Amino acid sequence: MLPNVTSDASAFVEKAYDYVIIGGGTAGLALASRLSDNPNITIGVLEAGQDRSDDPTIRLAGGWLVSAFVPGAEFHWPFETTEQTHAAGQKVDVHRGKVLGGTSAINALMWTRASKAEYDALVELGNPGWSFDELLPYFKRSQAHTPQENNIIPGTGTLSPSQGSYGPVKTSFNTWYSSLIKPFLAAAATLSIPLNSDPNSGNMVGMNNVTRMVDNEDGTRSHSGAAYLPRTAGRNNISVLVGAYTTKIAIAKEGHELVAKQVHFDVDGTNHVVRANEEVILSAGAYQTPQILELSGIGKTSVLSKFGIETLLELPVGDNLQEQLLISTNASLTDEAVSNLSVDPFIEGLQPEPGKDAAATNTSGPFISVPIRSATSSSEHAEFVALLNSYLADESLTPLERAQFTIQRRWLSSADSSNVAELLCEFSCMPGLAGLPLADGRVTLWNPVAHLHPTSRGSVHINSPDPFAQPSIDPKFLSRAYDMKAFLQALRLREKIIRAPPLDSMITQSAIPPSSVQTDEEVEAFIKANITTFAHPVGTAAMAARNLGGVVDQNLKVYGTRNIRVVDASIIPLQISATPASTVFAIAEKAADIILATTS
Ligand SMILES: Cc1cc2nc3c(=O)[nH]c(=O)nc-3n(C[C@H](O)[C@H](O)[C@H](O)COP(=O)(O)OP(=O)(O)OC[C@H]3O[C@@H](n4cnc5c(N)ncnc54)[C@H](O)[C@@H]3O)c2cc1C
Repeated sequence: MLPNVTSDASAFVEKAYDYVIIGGGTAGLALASRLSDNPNITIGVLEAGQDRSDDPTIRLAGGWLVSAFVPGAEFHWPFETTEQTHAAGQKVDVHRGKVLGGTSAINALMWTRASKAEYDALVELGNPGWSFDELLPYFKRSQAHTPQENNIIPGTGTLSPSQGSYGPVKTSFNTWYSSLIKPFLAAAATLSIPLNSDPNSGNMVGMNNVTRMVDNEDGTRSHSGAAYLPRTAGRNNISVLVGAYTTKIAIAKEGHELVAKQVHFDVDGTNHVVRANEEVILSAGAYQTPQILELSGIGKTSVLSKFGIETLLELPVGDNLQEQLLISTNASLTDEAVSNLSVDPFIEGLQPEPGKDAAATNTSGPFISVPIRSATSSSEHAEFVALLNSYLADESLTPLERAQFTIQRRWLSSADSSNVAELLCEFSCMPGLAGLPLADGRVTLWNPVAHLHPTSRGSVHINSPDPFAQPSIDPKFLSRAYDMKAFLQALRLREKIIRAPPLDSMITQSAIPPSSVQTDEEVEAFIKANITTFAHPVGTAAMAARNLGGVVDQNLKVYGTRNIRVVDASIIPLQISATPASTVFAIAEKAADIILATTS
């Protein structure tokens, strides 16, 4: 068990805490750990999941395919969306981590950072202090990277100035690469896609090798519990209660402000109450932070009144949900290519080194991330601009949407912002999925494809006054035509890569989507029927100016409250072109400095 973790609720509530953090996940534990550096303040964390840091499924990075997806696994919240009317009525699985470490304990380990323009946009949305340059020290403070020359993307053997070397989260590169990677990169190079050896520098575009949250000393996952709790060993000012499900924050009105006094939580059917002397901080993730705010009376009256909840504070909690779409593609290989494949030694059944499970920790290989302008003809590009212009002409847009689309149009059009990627074609080295047989025996090249900056805006809201009921999650996938058009371009990009030399000579045909899917109409029908999520929801308690529709200010304080903050992926107001965990850690690191500056 990790230090300062307890399952004794009675002992936990005997004390009051200066700071009560709801959610011992990615952000929650990083924040708690940093706050505990001040010995004069006390921190109590409520986490619904258990400490399973010793379970191989959590400890060994390759376990995520079980912990995140296997039905009935105790490590995730088995959430699904509402029926997605623009995606063939599907309900899409949108699981989240329910375990100490949260989603960082079950995710796919990729540690990527978006481009400078995307963090600078945070300032434009009303958040001074959040530019790329101002966030960079926090990115670095969270990370200890082990560079490794790996012969995939040259130039990765030394630590770049944009990577951290002494932080709690250990990052490294894969220990095994498929022999298909080099032909894949060579094919992408024929499309003038540049190599990018330092995607953390504020430019994500090109072919970049993905860093993983893996400690390459022992092949273990560096999730927020394993990374941030050991540094609290021996401290008595921090306590993390597991198995504790928060049901409500008790909030009082004092003058014009709301003040959080206590947090109610459930352990095995018994209600408990813990007192917060200074602040209550929500770190329950992009789906459950809004749920808890709404259950506590902060949100939209149009939602709360349906369930008999008095609105203490009117804020657009739960709106502005932005989620990236992903589809897996597979290409069938020639017999010769199959016979020349290198095979992951773990999959081959070879014994990993004692104490290591190295091959099972391998995650994505290179990302190919490109802006729409570099993947389309000028007339196709003009159609994207026209679509954004038509959205901006819509008077029913919210102020936040208007501000976001203005920024997105600039990214789409301006050469200065050409390093904001929208289309992603990923090469995966995950066990069993890279050049290895699928369930039906076919050996394929596996490339997930994603659209990174959707224009669809959805919501997550309570669906019941029952705190244990799953909130209603509606990302409104593909509800704006731009997103379908962009996804089509992402699939076309992948098609161009597999049809380019030298990769083309190794591939017989596309297996998924089948080669019979050719016209735009056929590809669109395929997309609608096969859409899944990249599992990166953001924006549901957006950090933005209040008059734009923000829920929290630049200090992460909920508007209109004296002492309620949000510190997790919910605050990211506009989707980023990266996997979000490293940004969530940077948010937690910065939040710690903001809060510690108010303490003595
Ligand atoms: C399958 C999958 C793969 C992913 N792959 C990647 C990847 O490779 N790279 C990447 O960067 N990102 C990835 N992500 C996304 C990324 O991990 C998350 O966006 C990020 O970790 C979210 O951090 P958070 O702090 O906002 O929330 P979380 O880490 O989810 O923390 C929320 C915590 O709050 C707890 N909680 C919720 N409700 C309550 C309650 N009522 N009471 C008490 N506790 C509660 C939860 O149990 C959880 O521990 C992936 C996500 C998934 C699901």
